[in-house]
Amino acid sequence: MKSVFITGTDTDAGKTYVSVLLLNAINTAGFKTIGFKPIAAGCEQTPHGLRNKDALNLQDAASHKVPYAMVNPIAFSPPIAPHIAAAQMGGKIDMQRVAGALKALQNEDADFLLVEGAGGWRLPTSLPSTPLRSSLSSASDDSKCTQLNDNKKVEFLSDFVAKSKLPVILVVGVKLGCLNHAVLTVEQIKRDNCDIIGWVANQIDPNMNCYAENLASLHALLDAPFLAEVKHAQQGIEFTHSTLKHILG
Ligand SMILES: Nc1ncnc2c1ncn2[C@@H]1O[C@H](COP(=O)(O)OP(=O)(O)OP(=O)(O)O)[C@@H](O)[C@H]1O
Ligand SMILES: C[C@H](N)[C@H](N)CCCCCC(=O)O
Ligand SMILES: [Mg+2]
Repeated sequence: MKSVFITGTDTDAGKTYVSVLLLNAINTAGFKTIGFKPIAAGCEQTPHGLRNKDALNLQDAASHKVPYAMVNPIAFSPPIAPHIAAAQMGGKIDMQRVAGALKALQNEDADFLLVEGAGGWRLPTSLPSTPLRSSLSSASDDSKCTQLNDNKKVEFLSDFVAKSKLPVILVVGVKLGCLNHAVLTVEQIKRDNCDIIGWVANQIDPNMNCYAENLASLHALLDAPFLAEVKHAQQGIEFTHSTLKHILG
């Protein structure tokens, strides 16, 4: 099974919107797909438990059906950074559980597993117990700049992606400010030694000034394959045979 991680230039970049179109396109090409939203903050309480809109949309768009608990193993009610939601519940994000859930889905009888992140590439999953820098006064001491105070590491969802060797698709939410976010994200994905399958330009702002010029700038700036442009309110993506082959590996 081919597994792919979908990241974005930010929260609300359109990861879920594009993921649904991507799953539809891959289903149409005749492949069995699964959607996975390992960590979701912003869930509704239902008689069946917490439910997240992204996870439900991915579950619905996937052609291979698995129970909700497999699609979204870690769910928090408030729509906030997940590690803060976990702390409010008196706990931490259980990344072992996420790893187990990924393995379980990879053992299903399907061809393509789409894993949607939360927020952007550097989503924190666990903080060090003391801040990286506790005060301005320590900023002058260079020896403290590169190491953590108590040797406890900060962890990001990107660490999990790298460890799991998931190749990445970046959804660029095209709006003012996205050039910086897109360049930094591509640079960091590469520094993290992850493969980038490519990027998708997603027109989240239908009224953006100089949209075409910004799109051209993204093409000039991003050292990664361009996969598709999704216009505002676009209802489907048509990939060329070679792009689909590239995505499916
Ligand atoms: N191309 C588009 N056309 C119209 N609306 C869009 C488009 N892309 C995204 N949206 C809308 O923008 C909002 C944010 O998109 P989406 O939920 O996909 O972002 P996300 O990156 O998945 O965010 P999160 O970090 O919460 O997972 C949603 O209401 C979505 O319907
Ligand atoms: C609730 C929201 N829609 C997302 N699912 C979570 C976004 C977390 C962003 C964290 C951050 O980088 O500041
Ligand atoms: Mg989403």
